[in-house]
Amino acid sequence: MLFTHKFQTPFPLLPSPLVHCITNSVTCETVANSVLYIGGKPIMTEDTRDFSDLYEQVGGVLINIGHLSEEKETAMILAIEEAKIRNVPIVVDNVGVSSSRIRKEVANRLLSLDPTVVKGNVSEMRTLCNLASHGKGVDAAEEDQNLSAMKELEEGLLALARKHPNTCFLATGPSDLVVYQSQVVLLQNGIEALDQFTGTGDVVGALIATLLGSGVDVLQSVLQAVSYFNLCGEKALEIVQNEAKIASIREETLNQLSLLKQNESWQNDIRGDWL
Ligand SMILES: Nc1ncnc2c1ncn2[C@@H]1O[C@H](COP(=O)(O)OP(=O)(O)O)[C@@H](O)[C@H]1O
Ligand SMILES: Cc1ncsc1CCOP(=O)(O)O
Ligand SMILES: [Mg+2]
Repeated sequence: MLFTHKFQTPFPLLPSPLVHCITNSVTCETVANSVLYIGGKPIMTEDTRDFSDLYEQVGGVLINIGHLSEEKETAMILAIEEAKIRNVPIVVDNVGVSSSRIRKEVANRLLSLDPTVVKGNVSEMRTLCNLASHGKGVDAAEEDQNLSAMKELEEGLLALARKHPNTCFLATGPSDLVVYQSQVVLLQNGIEALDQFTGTGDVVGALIATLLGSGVDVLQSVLQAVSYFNLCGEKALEIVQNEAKIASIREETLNQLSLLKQNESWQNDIRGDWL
């Protein structure tokens, strides 16, 4: 279903925001390029000695827990503190949180700092809500994606949102659930192939941090970043015309990050609605 709400495109991003990313080394390069492709400037650093100078320029922050270490956790917390001092928006991506106790502890510590956006796939977000989760490693499980599981997740996220009214929650999957204060939105773009190569959730996190960094408001940043990425995937499939060619779809989805925004009415294809 097309949205009844009319979206204004956030592109071109002016001024181009500097996005500080602490992320995982699996998809680090893809994340940096994705920020560039949509018009932001990425910087990847975990050395806390950089931070006080760097944050004079930073517009948005991405904290992705995909590769943890004690040093990294310290850097993540310090980055969030620097950002908070300067009112810089922060995205936390709970990669793999369903799979280890330490990730869950770190995720809860980061959540307690009230980031602007907290995201993960549906299995990861179930873990954050203390619901049973079947996530395996960094991937979501089908059992967590059915209608009753999604309803349960919606309730869980609404409860989290009551405790964290300044945080917008995003659970990605075949449909994407967005909960902000008492508002609930279900987004319906996307193609199955986006679940079959690594880094798709990471890129969505980076796009949200970039839109936030350019001054787009919280809910619009989340709705438009997810939808933009998914529409890039849809366009990629249209071009590749073979859903088994996952690597080609990956490459074309990334191409579309810089191309789709040239169509000034791309946002008219966003599907979903407020629940
Ligand atoms: N089965 C699916 N069908 C359509 N889109 C999907 C599907 N799975 C994931 N996506 C899309 O891929 C992006 C990343 O989501 P997801 O794979 O859940 O995150 P992660 O990579 O963190 O596990 C989101 O934009 C989401 O909408
Ligand atoms: C495979 C893997 N292992 C640690 S981080 C990572 C990448 C996860 O990317 P995404 O959460 O976007 O699927
Ligand atoms: Mg993925």
